[in-house]
Amino acid sequence: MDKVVIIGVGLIGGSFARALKKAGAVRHVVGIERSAAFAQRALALGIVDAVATDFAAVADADLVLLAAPVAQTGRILAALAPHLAPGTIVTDAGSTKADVVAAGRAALGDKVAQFVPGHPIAGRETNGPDAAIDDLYVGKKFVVTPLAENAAPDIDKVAAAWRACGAVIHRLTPEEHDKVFAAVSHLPHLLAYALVDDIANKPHADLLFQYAASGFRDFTRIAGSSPEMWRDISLANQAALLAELDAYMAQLAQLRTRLAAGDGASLEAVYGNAQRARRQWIEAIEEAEAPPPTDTAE
Ligand SMILES: NC(=O)C1=CN([C@@H]2O[C@H](COP(=O)(O)OP(=O)(O)OC[C@H]3O[C@@H](n4cnc5c(N)ncnc54)[C@H](O)[C@@H]3O)[C@@H](O)[C@H]2O)C=CC1
Ligand SMILES: O=C(O)C(=O)Cc1ccc(O)cc1
Repeated sequence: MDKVVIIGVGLIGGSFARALKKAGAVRHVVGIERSAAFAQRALALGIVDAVATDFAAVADADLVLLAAPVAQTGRILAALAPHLAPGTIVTDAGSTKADVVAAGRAALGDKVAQFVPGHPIAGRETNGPDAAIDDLYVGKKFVVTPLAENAAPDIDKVAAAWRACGAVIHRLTPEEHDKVFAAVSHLPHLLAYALVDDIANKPHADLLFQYAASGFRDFTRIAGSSPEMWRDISLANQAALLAELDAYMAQLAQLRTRLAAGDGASLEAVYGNAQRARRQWIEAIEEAEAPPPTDTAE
């Protein structure tokens, strides 16, 4: 690609830029940022080659990536729509998809076919351009949730860009996507924030944190994530997240009953089932993400 524009040059947009550059897949990367300080930082780190303050910068781009919190999607697409030339494809990295698709339809109108929504299933709890790394997406999934209006070559173009970053391409509908990620990503983030907030609000919080060990650290790592980003995700996927939260609260209520009854056997059965399921999941994910075996044949 000759020119890629990244809107929101933080962890996800910055890592995309770095990975494309490492792969030699882009000549020129332009960043558009809400934060002037982050824009300058991305420039200083060599993540972007130039910074633009005007959405006219998308006019001659091959690809535009939206990588700002999902509630920004509508206003960003509306601002860039007048400058969008027929040859430019717009994609996004938002953690929710039904709201992003709706915002895309409302903002882009008859240019909506140029918008190919997606979600890289890779990230971490650190934010901003300093967190961006060139191998974030290696071996990780990129889920594309195409619109009926998208042309196959445009979907392929977005998939090829993520493949160049090392990602493996998957395809879901926006609704399937949002149900899946409510369960395995959005709910765990809510739980981690809730646990740390609960402990932090106790009068003896200092004492508790002093003795919290690696299990607490592992369980709550994702509570170090951006509150703005997770506010937006929670509200954007409210219905699916509420359904998962209700199911989880029913599980907790059942565990509470078993604990109160001193029913060790049934507690152990739940813990054992979870341990087996987690082992199988870790084995499967490690196999799927392992680098391909090197050919040792002489
Ligand atoms: N953090 C993660 O692990 C993952 C995040 N995502 C999604 O990627 C997107 C970006 O997340 P991160 O890179 O982690 O966040 P981040 O906070 O590192 O970067 C977001 C950047 O967008 C900028 N921004 C905010 N509003 C803007 C606007 N209106 N115009 C231009 N720039 C704007 C911010 O200043 C910030 O630099 C979010 O939609 C998030 O849901 C997707 C996969 C993983
Ligand atoms: O920090 C972690 O482990 C994550 O879970 C990263 C993450 C956050 C948001 C996404 O939409 C996808 C991946």
